[in-house]
Amino acid sequence: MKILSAAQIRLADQYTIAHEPISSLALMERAATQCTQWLTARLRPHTPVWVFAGTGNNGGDGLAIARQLHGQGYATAVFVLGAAKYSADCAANLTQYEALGLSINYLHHISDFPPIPPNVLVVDALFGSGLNRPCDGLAAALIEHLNASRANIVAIDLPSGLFCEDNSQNIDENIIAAGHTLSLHLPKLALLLPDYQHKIGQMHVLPIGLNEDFIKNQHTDYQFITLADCAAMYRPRQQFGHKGTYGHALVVAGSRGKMGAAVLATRASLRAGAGLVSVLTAECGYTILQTTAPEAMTLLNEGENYLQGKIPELTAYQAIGVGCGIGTETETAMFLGEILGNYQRPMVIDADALNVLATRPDWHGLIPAQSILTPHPKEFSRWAGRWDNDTHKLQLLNDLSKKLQCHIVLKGAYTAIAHPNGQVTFNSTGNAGMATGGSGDTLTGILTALLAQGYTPETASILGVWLHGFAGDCAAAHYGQEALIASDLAEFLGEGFKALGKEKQQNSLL
Ligand SMILES: NC(=O)C1=CN([C@@H]2O[C@H](COP(=O)(O)OP(=O)(O)OC[C@H]3O[C@@H](n4cnc5c(N)ncnc54)[C@H](OP(=O)(O)O)[C@@H]3O)[C@@H](O)[C@H]2O)[C@@H](O)CC1
Ligand SMILES: Nc1ncnc2c1ncn2[C@@H]1O[C@H](COP(=O)(O)OP(=O)(O)O)[C@@H](O)[C@H]1O
Ligand SMILES: [K+]
Repeated sequence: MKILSAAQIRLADQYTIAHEPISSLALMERAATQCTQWLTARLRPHTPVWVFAGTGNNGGDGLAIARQLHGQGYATAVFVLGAAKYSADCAANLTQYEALGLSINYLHHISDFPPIPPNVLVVDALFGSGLNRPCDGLAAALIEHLNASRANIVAIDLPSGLFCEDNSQNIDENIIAAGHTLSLHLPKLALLLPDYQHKIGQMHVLPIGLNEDFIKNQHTDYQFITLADCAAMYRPRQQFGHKGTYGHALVVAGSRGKMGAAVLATRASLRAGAGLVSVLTAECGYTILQTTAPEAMTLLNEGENYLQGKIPELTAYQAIGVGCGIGTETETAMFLGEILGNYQRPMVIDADALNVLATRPDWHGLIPAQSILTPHPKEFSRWAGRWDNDTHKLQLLNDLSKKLQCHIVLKGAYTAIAHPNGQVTFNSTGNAGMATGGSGDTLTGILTALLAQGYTPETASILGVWLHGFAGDCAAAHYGQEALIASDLAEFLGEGFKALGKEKQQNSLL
């Protein structure tokens, strides 16, 4: 799914109106219907709904929602942030609302602001994608007034005051703090970035039927990865496939006290479909790995507590995943350097391997092009330094990806994957239950297995991140987010593959 800019969304709106039998007012009604349905599926029957509307089309959406809710028996009140001019569709919706004999409260001055009882649901329809400057004056005062209340706020399209893309110059207090944001048709870039998550709450994308052909032809550097996207990439097992068909993955992981990282990565590689999995770890891990992952082969290393010394022959492995729990001992760093110097295929580089490499820029040339690097934000900051805001961070992410010609997976909610061609893919799966030690090791195992199976590095990075998050969502549904532990993720990977298979089958012609 594409992530479009505010300008492109406006064009998609216009194109849809011009090329489909739908007026702009009817498109607004369709958007409002989606929002109303989302609200009524969750609202208690007696909850009053107070809609705060602006004078553009976002306000028009709000007025249509108020009318629809009123029609379904909800107690609604409408407050319009006063202005001299209205968009045509906003004005039409004002007229329709008033035609029902309902009154509208106009807010021209701070003294017009109503006290907000805590039991009302506030619908924020002040500004959406048409925001063209940071809020100030009366609008900022109203936003502050609403934020100071204890009422729940649902934002239509965007929390008012938040720009679709670049919020580096924005003012935190002048943005609505919503509990839920109903993004129309497509997610917006700013909704996927961490800086303003306290303003966005939970994001929900509601389809409103914008013209898909037009969207398909729009250029964007940003994608939001969905089940349908991943199903198109997924290659089901072949009937006559054998273990050689699905590649041999090598997991280089573990040290004394961190052998769990090797176990997690190895088990994830096995569950992610590699034909064969070998694990290279310190000697103290030999029995542990043979016991916890008997399907994998364990290679012996001369290091008792951590990896060191001579590296094995690497040509047999279609992919290597290195770094989970290896530590940063000098001997291990040298061992890592040897692996990098003797392996030319794309590999997966995580955790301590990233930490070692962050201090060794002279080795960056040894990283095979198209490799997948998987830093969490702290690890990324060791490479890229500090960033001032999300926009700056995305720039640093792109810069590193281009410089190394590698795929950089910046982990977190809506994990962002920067590709060397300048594209950035945001993940749609996963949950805060995955914020638990070892989740990242599991991802490394998955990515290594996908590379070993012959997926291109770009595809492996996207598919692997999506599968990891999907498994996390299944595990959270089963155990609850708090009780989720990293080893659950591998156990639920099969659900992800099954979902991909089902989706692929539904879209096939046979
Ligand atoms: N596919 C779609 O796109 C669909 C879009 N739809 C909806 O339309 C929304 C976009 O509508 P929109 O373009 O009318 O812009 P909107 O966000 O209402 O604001 C514009 C108004 O705000 C004003 N203004 C701006 N900044 C300001 C500030 N800081 N402080 C004060 N005023 C400020 C600006 O006035 P001016 O700049 O002239 O002063 C103008 O009057 C979109 O988010 C979605 O909800 C759906 O109905 C159907 C499908
Ligand atoms: N709030 C969240 N929402 C979605 N995914 C998350 C969230 N928190 C963590 N994750 C995922 O969990 C994994 C954590 O990785 P990492 O920090 O490397 O863990 P560890 O080093 O303990 O293995 C990442 O893939 C990340 O995207
Ligand atoms: K809004």
